[in-house]
Amino acid sequence: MKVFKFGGASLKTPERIRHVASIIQSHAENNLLVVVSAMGKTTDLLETLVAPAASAQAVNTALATLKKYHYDIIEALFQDTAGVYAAVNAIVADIEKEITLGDGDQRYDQVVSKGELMSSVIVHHYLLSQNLHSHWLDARTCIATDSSFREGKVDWAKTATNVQPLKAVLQKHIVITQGFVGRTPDGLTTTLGREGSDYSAAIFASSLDAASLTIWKDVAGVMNADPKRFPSPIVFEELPYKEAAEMTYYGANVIHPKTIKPLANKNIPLLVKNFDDPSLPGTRIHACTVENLPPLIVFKDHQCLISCKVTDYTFISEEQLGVIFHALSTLDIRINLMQNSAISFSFCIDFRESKVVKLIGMLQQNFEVYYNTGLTLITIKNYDAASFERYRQHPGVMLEQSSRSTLQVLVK
Ligand SMILES: Nc1ncnc2c1ncn2[C@@H]1O[C@H](COP(=O)(O)OP(=O)(O)O)[C@@H](O)[C@H]1O
Ligand SMILES: N[C@@H](CC(=O)OP(=O)(O)O)C(=O)O
Repeated sequence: MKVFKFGGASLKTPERIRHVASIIQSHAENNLLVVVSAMGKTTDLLETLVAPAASAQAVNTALATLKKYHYDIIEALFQDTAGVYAAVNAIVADIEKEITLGDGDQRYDQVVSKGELMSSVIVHHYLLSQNLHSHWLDARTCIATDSSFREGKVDWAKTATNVQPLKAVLQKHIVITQGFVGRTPDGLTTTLGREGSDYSAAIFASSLDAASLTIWKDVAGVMNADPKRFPSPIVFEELPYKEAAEMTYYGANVIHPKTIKPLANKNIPLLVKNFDDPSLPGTRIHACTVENLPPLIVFKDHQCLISCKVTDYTFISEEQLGVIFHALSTLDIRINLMQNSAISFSFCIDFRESKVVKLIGMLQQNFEVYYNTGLTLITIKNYDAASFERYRQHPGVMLEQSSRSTLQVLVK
């Protein structure tokens, strides 16, 4: 069996959904499980519903936009709309109820997960209307997680057991399910982290021992730089798992960072294919060796630089580093770059406001704390002389570090 994943960009208009259906149809003879993300920017919209400072008016406006967007898609795709409206409206009713219940990360997950549910029921009904044998699956009945809301940690053993009945279903049906979502042991919904649908697809592929996972994107494949920032990057025909994993770690958002490991562990190839032109070869990520890779350039935005300075004229010590790392680990924050001097320790992390505020509060108990936000971390892996010089001279460098193969600069 094979797993396909279509992201929000591939599902944002009725035309694109028709195109998704045609891709699925042309592979229908394979036993196919299809993971879909929320349509277009739906997840961002759902986030505004649960934003801590959202006014009642902002919530109402976002709800109206959410409904209109999905209803317009339904009107454009279906002649017989009764079944799909019933399914989508049931989800809308759940959203309206759940935005009033509980608070914090738990409420976030109950509401923000609904984009994938809406998207998957629309795609499912559309495939049925095209006479395809579609089976809608609630991914939460398969992907078991702990109760870490917004970053559910997968219980792999439970998930492997949960997916077994799907093998029989896949013999006769195309299974349509959601990315991004899981379920706690108490039956609450979790999400796997923003952009986590690639990871969901890898979880299904790994748990079902798929022959391959194909992620359909709006690009020709994995490139040595983001085509939105560079005019003509090189498209890789193939990449070793390790190289792809490192790119995603540094922030290449073409693939979610957790996607590669479960696939590599089972030697399942990951194909990144172009959604607009499926005849293009795309990129095959698998166990291989590629000589002379060009420099890989990765930009990671929304970075925050925090500096902790000792206040009593002692030098920064292992004990003090222990305090800093303990705070980071308590809040489950990953460091993207770090550096120490005689009296201070500086590190760069992703800016997530609620966590950063808590972290600074904890660090201020022991240090003088300085911070900058809105920074970009640029990583050049496999740098050559030209790229090394160019990025070191980038305007606004705040921190710089290089190893034998990788240069990182944090810029304003
Ligand atoms: N190295 C890279 N190679 C290809 N695309 C990249 C790379 N780095 C970043 N991207 C960006 O990733 C985008 C696709 O990912 P994303 O928008 O998350 O897709 P989806 O929503 O379909 O999952 C592309 O449009 C491209 O701008
Ligand atoms: N919809 C979720 C999950 C996801 O992975 O989406 P996409 O495949 O469009 O990046 C998000 O936007 O975070």
